[in-house]
Amino acid sequence: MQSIAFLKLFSIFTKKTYITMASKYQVRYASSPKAVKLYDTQQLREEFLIDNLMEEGKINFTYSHYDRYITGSAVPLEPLKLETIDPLKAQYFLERRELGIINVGGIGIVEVDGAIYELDLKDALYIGSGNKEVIFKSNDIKNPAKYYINSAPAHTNYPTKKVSKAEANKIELGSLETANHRTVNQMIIGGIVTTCQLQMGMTELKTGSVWNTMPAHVHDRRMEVYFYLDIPENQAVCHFMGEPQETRHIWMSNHQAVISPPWSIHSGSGTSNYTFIWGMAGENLDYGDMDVCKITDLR
Ligand SMILES: O=C(O)C(=O)C[C@H](O)C(=O)CO
Ligand SMILES: [Zn+2]
Repeated sequence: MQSIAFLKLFSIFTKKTYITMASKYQVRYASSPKAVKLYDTQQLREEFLIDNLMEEGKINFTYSHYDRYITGSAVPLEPLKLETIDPLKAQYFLERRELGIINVGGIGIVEVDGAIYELDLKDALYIGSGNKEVIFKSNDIKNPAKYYINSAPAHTNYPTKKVSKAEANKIELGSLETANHRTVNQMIIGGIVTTCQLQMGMTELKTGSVWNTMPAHVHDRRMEVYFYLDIPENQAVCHFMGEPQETRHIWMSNHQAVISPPWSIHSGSGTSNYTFIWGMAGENLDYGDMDVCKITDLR
């Protein structure tokens, strides 16, 4: 009990919200599986749930110390400029970083050092490091663009590239019989886009299927973030995390994201079908490098 009280107190002091001109950011430190074993519901949510996304007129970021991965969103009612944030200690956001964007709202334009990319619903954009000015715009503020953003440290510049959903690598997984029939759309991935360490894509569950990433897996070489969307009103997704024999759950609403440490499974079951965007970075760019867990061994 004493250690739980200590961890609660610790998290109050470690979770901070900072505000820059147009963007807000939070910093989350990494937690060991031993510490997480003792977390209660509130602490789990404070450390891993990202619930400030898609705020109208704002850019919001969460900087995680797992692989220094940033998760965020931009919802422009008027043009929003990507500004650097203090933890980067950089002149501009992409000085040593690369960025992936998937639009989950109305049509919009992302301007990258003067070049214009129009993003429709579920189009992706990769922006390489070294680009100084990124501006997010909506074509119609009554139906604004909703840019979901992931970013990882980058050692070199690779070309900026748009990837539409039609151009994604499509992988069909699961079946209706096991309630996990889904299409994985690999979008920002080797073969389509060259990146330093970022990979992103979008998985859509078929009607009647509710389980994502089952059988579950871990990949100790990469952390991952899941962002849930297309969850119908009054429905929810129960996201599972933790070591395979020590799992915990976090109930997720539409447009919330959850951080998965490298040692954790990341899988979910919904009260209806839904979509999620996955993004990851770390030691390698090998999507298939994962240790799959036997379903009956999960605890
Ligand atoms: O439904 C799935 O299975 C996924 O989409 C898995 C993710 O792509 C993933 O976790 C990649 O590591
Ligand atoms: Zn994974």
